[in-house]
Amino acid sequence: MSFIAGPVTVRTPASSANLGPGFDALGLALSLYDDVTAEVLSSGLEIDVVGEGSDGVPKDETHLIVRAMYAAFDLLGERPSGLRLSCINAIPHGRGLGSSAAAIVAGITLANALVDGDGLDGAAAFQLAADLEGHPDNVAAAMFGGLTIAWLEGEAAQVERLDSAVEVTVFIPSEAVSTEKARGLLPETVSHADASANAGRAALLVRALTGAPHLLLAATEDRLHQSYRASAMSDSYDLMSSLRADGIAATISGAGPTVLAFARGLGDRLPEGWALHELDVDLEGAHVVVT
Ligand SMILES: Nc1ncnc2c1ncn2[C@@H]1O[C@H](COP(=O)(O)OP(=O)(O)O)[C@@H](O)[C@H]1O
Ligand SMILES: N[C@@H](CCOP(=O)(O)O)C(=O)O
Repeated sequence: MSFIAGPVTVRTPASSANLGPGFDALGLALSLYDDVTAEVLSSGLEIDVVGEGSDGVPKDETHLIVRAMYAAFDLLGERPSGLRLSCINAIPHGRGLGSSAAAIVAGITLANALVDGDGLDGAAAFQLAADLEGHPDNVAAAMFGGLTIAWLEGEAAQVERLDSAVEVTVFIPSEAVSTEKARGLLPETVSHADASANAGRAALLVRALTGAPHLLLAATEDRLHQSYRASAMSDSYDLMSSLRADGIAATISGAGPTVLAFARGLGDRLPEGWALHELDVDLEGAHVVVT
């Protein structure tokens, strides 16, 4: 196997998973991006990070993008002799906006782009991303863009992708909550009543997000995860609840603590010290940037 020298740049969107009732299934790609450039070196590993996570992520082979690149190269049969990575990050870490999914998808997409010949096909790339992330919802949206419905057939990750044109505002707290911690707050079992309530709302949500926005408030009701996680993100839970009480469809984004609202013009609801972005749905997903 041989490699092209590069440099190659990949742009990957943020994503909001769950969207209320679609726990571990629904994902929405958002117009906030990380750009990662990679080139092959004769030896060594050089990593430069600007923006989000620049003072926190490791700059060695444990860097998440490098781990994803190596996992893809290993499936393809060979790693390059050396690598240089340059990351320009806009997706905040540990906020429920899919930064880890974006890093994994960027790494796999870069590895494919650096191979001189056939890389992993779409299904294999998605499976690897879902395996590395541990759940398929964010990686589906980051990889394919739009609104994604992901599920598992046994161990095999599957995805159906739809276009969506909803407008979104995200409210991002200054403090992170790791996805691992937020998943640890979930109960082992839930009641049949809660499960069936979520199934109905998740089905409705797919309709609401594809041309029936008047259904969004009802369709974003959740009973499976948000309330269990409230203790780790009480300000977020309160903001979501107050927006919903005012008729604005709002959810905890991913595992939190970001709050996502399907509306614009909400600057007056921004808590002090939080950041706000008004975003669109990204319809492209991760892609090589052609310069
Ligand atoms: N661009 C990146 N480069 C390297 N590591 C990253 C990147 N994005 C995320 N990570 C890793 O993933 C962690 C955040 O993942 P997670 O807790 O799942 O939160 P999020 O909701 O942002 O995905 C970071 O602390 C970091 O270790
Ligand atoms: N379904 C997952 C989604 C996690 O998304 P992230 O953006 O917080 O990584 C969950 O709710 O745990």
